[in-house]
Amino acid sequence: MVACPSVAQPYDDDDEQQDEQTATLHRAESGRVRLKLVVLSGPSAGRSQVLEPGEYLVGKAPTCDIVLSDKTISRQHLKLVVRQDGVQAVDMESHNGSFCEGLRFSELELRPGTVITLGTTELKFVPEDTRERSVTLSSRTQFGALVGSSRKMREVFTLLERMAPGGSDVLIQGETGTGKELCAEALHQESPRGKGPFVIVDLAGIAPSLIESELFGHVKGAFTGAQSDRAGAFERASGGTVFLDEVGELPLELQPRLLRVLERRQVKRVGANDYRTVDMRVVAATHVDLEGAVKAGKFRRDLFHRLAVLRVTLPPLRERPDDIALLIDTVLKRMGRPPSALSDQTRALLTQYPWPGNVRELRNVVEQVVNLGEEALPELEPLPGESLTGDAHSGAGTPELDLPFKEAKERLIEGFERDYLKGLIERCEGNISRASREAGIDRVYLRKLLKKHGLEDRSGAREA
Ligand SMILES: Nc1ncnc2c1ncn2[C@@H]1O[C@H](COP(=O)(O)OP(=O)(O)OP(=O)(O)O)[C@@H](O)[C@H]1O
Repeated sequence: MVACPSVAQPYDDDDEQQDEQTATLHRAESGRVRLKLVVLSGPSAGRSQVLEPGEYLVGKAPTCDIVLSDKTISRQHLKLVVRQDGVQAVDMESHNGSFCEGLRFSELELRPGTVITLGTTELKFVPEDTRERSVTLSSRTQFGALVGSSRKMREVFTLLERMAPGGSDVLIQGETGTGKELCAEALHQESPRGKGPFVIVDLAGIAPSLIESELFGHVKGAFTGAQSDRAGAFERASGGTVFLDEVGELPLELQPRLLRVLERRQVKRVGANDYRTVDMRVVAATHVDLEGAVKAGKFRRDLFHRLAVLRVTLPPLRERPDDIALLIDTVLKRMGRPPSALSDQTRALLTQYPWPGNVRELRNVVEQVVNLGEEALPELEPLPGESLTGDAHSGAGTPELDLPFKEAKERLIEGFERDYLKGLIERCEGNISRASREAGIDRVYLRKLLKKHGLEDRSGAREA
């Protein structure tokens, strides 16, 4: 066996003479570090896999435990033997060999930091970050007007409790209808600024030409129609909070100005020469993946990082079905109706549905049923392939058990995507913007998916 040259050998305890005057140095037990495999280069770059004790076959055959789609790798190229005290890599007599630091090896003891090369793929073994990340659960089931008793919502409440008193800006992420606006309002109310103004700017709802003046204000005569000086949202929110809804819609050319507001708390009204200092907290929200928007060049990286210092993500309702009963009661209460206003049968149906439009959709359905009677309950078929237990449904969602795992999984996902998109596009009458909002996925990505499944033309999908 070869030891990888880059890696220091473990410290040898036996050589150390115990000296009474020397305090014992407690080192981490050698080899107890759990490793994670990260694919650094090659067609599968970016993938990672935590290595639990056991054996892993690595290769391009779909039956391998770690499948690498690299043509220069053998079908069964390498075996990883993961023990409590270390990881051993064994070459499976591969065609092109396995290498570490340019040396071909047949067996190699891996250490944290070791990089091995199989074909054109480089694999790095890094220590897994096993720090305890679990958030203590808040005991509350309500934060402002946001309610929830599920574990996921109580984790969110813990974060909100910590974030509210400070003055730092916050980014709220979540699919449409998950309560981002309620969350922003609650953060405001529970902060020392709670008595100040709460100014909402919905960036998706304002014509792009008006956003600049809405946010930063203008001076008289700055443009046609500017008949007097006007303070923008940041100035109007003095002593309070500005809620920037759909911040991902902020035009690229205005993004440096928002960055300046966040960093220096300064705004310049349109047509003015001087900056004014503003005193407000910014809470921004987005239903799109802003990191994706950064990669697509639509959102500035520096602005994203500045906004994302404090982040909270509201979980979709399908991930917390145990909140549905409480939410139904909350909606009924807000309508001035008792819990008995809905039958057990209807409640049971509402609890089974995955709610792609989240709490907003649930609220609408409850209001509809209470106002129009239970016969007005719309068809609430569980979405294909998306039951609350995560099991696949029949039809396109039935796994083909005779196929290799990877292939069966891919087919299942393809079927789910097709069924989901068909239903979504029908429900949104071909309106892509609405569909992207309802599904909580980026418009560009939605278009790509529709194209992939040949649904773009058939559905008559169109922009709003
Ligand atoms: N956890 C919750 N508790 C009580 N009501 C909620 C909750 N989440 C959402 N709602 C209700 O659902 C509706 C939608 O909420 P809200 O407007 O805050 O969602 P949003 O995430 O901002 O949606 P969008 O992205 O479409 O703007 C509102 O009527 C809100 O009162």
